[in-house]
Amino acid sequence: MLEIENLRATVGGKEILKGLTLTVPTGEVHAIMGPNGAGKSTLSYVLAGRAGYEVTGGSVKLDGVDLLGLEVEQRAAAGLFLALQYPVEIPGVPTTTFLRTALNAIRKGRGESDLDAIQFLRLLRQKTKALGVTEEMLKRGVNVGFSGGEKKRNEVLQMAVLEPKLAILDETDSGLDIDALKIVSEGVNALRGPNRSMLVITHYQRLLDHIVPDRVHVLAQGRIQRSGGAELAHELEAHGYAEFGGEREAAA
Ligand SMILES: Nc1ncnc2c1ncn2[C@@H]1O[C@H](COP(=O)(O)OP(=O)(O)OP(=O)(O)O)[C@@H](O)[C@H]1O
Repeated sequence: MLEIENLRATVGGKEILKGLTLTVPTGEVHAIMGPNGAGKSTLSYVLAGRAGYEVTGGSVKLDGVDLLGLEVEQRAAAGLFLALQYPVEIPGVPTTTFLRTALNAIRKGRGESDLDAIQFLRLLRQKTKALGVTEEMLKRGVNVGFSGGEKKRNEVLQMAVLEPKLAILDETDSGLDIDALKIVSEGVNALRGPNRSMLVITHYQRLLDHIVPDRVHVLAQGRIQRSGGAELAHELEAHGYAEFGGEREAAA
């Protein structure tokens, strides 16, 4: 279970998260929606421990473990995974090598032995099939020359390989065509399960038609302003964020 209480964080000296409280029970998928600049990506970076994001108050626990007291690698070993809004290219590091190294680092943290190249390739073949990631792509440097949609599929592949306890998907739907959206959503849905929580950050109801969330939260002005069931996403699509001080109101 992810328990965030009264979280405050600054970026570049500016307070972005202003007392954010959110609980995601194990086994549930929660969506976070909100206007541009509300702090959604900031929340995901703060949870992942990205440098430059300073926590000034509050607490974050994953299954009772204080995440904020851990280094980035320790957070990953504790079961946290972040699918980036803008996946980075890593020239010279083949995707296969990257994934195997990441998985073995996490297995080590769990006290499990390394997978050798053959065991890993067997696992990878199972995981890649459904996501439409080809063998040729796996040989390339991580995300090098991948289209926007291929990068997002590669993020979901990483999640499938690492099998995290908590997966945060930051706008994984952006840049996907209709077919890729289905492939990615099916990949994500296949990973839903009683031992895993997911936090899905999105601007669009269309993703939530495929990945139906247990709860939807509105993040605006650095806090969760409202929570509801899957129907809240439809309401937001119809009315926007004006009541939360969002862009439509600002533009009025
Ligand atoms: N390094 C930084 N220095 C100063 N301000 C920053 C920095 N990084 C982010 N911000 C500001 O923090 C605020 C929140 O940004 P964030 O990316 O978390 O919003 P978001 O809700 O994910 O937005 P979007 O929906 O547009 O992706 C924005 O006003 C942004 O300009």
